[in-house]
Amino acid sequence: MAAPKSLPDDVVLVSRIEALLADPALEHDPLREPLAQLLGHFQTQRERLERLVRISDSYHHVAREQRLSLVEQYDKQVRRLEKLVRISDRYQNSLRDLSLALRDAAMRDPLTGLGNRRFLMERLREEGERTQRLGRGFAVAIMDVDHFKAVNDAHGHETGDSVLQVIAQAVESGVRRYDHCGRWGGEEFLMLLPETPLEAARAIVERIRQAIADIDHVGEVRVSLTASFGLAEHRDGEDFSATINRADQALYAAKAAGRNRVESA
Ligand SMILES: Nc1nc2c(ncn2[C@@H]2O[C@H](COP(=O)(O)OP(=O)(O)OP(=O)(O)O)[C@@H](O)[C@H]2O)c(=O)[nH]1
Repeated sequence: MAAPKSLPDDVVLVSRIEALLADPALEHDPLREPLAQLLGHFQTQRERLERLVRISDSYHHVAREQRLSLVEQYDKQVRRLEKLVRISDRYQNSLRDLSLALRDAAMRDPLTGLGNRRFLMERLREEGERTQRLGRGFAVAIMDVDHFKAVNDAHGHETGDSVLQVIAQAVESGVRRYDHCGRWGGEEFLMLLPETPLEAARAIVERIRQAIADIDHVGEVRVSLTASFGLAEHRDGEDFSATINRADQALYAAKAAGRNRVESA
């Protein structure tokens, strides 16, 4: 009988030999014994081969598992690393935000929200250097609230604080976008007006003086406020502190002349 096409040759051969060995007519055939031995030998070899194939299969399986777990471990490490980088980025960002906030706080007057004296000194130094480099001038005005002690005495320190806040708003609203203003100390404010000739500066400062004189209420409290101003335009070759000194002298002159006015020096 022809072997089915799907069976491998050795399977066909084995089954034919087995059929021969099972045939009682060949029981005493001299070839029967060597054939049986050959079949036994062949089957032993085949079992060995199958064992080898199984071992080889399991080896491949283990190798593939190991490869997979290596890839997974690598991915995990990469993910951890990415997480660390994100944390480090966030940490650096918050450090930067914190240092910016600290720097801002160090430059700001907590009562009025305007720049403080340190802020103004930095701007003045910058403007002084720019003036030297580019030959552009600037004007400085120092303002002092008139009889502010009387405001405190009449309405209390808390209302005095509110008055300073309202005055700070008037100063800030009165200067131009590119001017600088801040609290110079106590009830004094400073305005730095870049590239502004004296007469233009006077017009700006006059507007602020008028705005302060127009304040008649701070919260529920009726007030009558005025302020005096000393104005100075930077002179060629002059140190910025000399310009400030002249503005200060002009302020004293304004006070001496009766307050609520702008004087220049
Ligand atoms: N409420 C309050 N008062 C302040 C603050 N800083 C300074 N002052 C007060 O401002 C007043 C300044 O008084 P003086 O230097 O005598 O001057 P003045 O009363 O304004 O009089 P002139 O400057 O001569 O017009 C003092 O009473 C200070 O206590 C502040 O932050 N809040």
